[in-house]
Amino acid sequence: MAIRVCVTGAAGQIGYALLYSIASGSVFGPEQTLELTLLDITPMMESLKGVVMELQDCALNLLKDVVATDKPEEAFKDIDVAILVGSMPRREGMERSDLLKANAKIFETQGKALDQFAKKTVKVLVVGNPANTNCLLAIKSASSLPKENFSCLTRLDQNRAQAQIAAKVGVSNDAVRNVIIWGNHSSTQYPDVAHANVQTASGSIGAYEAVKDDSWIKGDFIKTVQQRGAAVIKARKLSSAMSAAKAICDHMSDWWFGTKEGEWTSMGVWSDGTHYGIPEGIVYSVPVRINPDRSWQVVDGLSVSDFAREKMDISAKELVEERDTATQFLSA
Ligand SMILES: NC(=O)c1ccc[n+]([C@@H]2O[C@H](COP(=O)([O-])OP(=O)(O)OC[C@H]3O[C@@H](n4cnc5c(N)ncnc54)[C@H](O)[C@@H]3O)[C@@H](O)[C@H]2O)c1
Ligand SMILES: O=C(O)CC[C@H](O)C(=O)O
Repeated sequence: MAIRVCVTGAAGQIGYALLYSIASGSVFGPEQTLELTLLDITPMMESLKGVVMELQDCALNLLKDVVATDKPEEAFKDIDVAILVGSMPRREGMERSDLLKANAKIFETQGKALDQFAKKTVKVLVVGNPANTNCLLAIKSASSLPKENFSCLTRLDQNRAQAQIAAKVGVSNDAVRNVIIWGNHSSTQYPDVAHANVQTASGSIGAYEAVKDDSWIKGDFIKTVQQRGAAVIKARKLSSAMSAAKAICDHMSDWWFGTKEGEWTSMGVWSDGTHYGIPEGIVYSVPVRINPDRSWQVVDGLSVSDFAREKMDISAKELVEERDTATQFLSA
């Protein structure tokens, strides 16, 4: 049976880079038929029509239907998956609180519409920035949906970190496993390789041993990953889209099929206050194992050094502040 997948902000750059991969089977598998619902704002409907034409012109076998709409109730009707990309970008002169306010309205509305119209099993991935806090607002606005059905994207940060380590050691990207992203999808995130391993000619070894440059790991590596989004914007004058779309596919595909034996992945999830001293009630990126039935657990029991603790706490503090600002903007 076809699954229903909604992508919001579908007329934007990430949407354009993402839709072919979803519709051609790279995310939900080569046998899974699907119906796409594409949500964007009213002024983008003409442009979205062109995207629909292109999807049709791809002549894909798995894609059974495409609906383009500016109405959340239509876009979220009976959906199995929601990929929430659409959000208000930061404009010149906008304060951080203005951005949180504009997005609070969007994610409150969409959370409520998901609550009302989506399947109760819907899996929701929030991509639009500030992704963690937008995800939190969607969770808060969708009270009949389990909090575990929501996550936000930090897989792009994980992929960036993995690629940096692979390049430094001189191995292929898939030789690097179990990098962790802790915290916010922002420059306070903590990319952590203390538990990562690297497959080398002489077997699997820890990332620190493979890199042989602790000061690089604790300095330039962390900074590069934290600042990578900004570096792409500076160079392209647009934010990352190809790599963001690839990360969305990786995240969703792991959620759909489960993580591999012995591996974990990072995603921003609701914190219940019982893991690694992370405060309750924020959406914080942690390592998770995902089961074939699409449930997931936080990977517990990893050692946390003083160095890591400090960085994890900085990101938690930022998320608590974002939450406290953004929740003021929710309707009573
Ligand atoms: N979490 C991550 O790793 C990550 C990575 C890259 C980009 N992003 C974020 O993803 C978002 C989208 O990036 P982009 O480059 O595609 O931006 P874009 O501006 O090209 O596209 C965004 C689209 O969202 C639409 N939109 C705005 N408000 C909407 C609403 N209420 N409902 C539905 N659609 C709406 C816009 O009309 C536009 O078509 C941005 O917030 C960006 O910062 C996140
Ligand atoms: O706005 C930013 O600094 C980041 C944009 C995007 O989330 C990315 O990580 O590429």
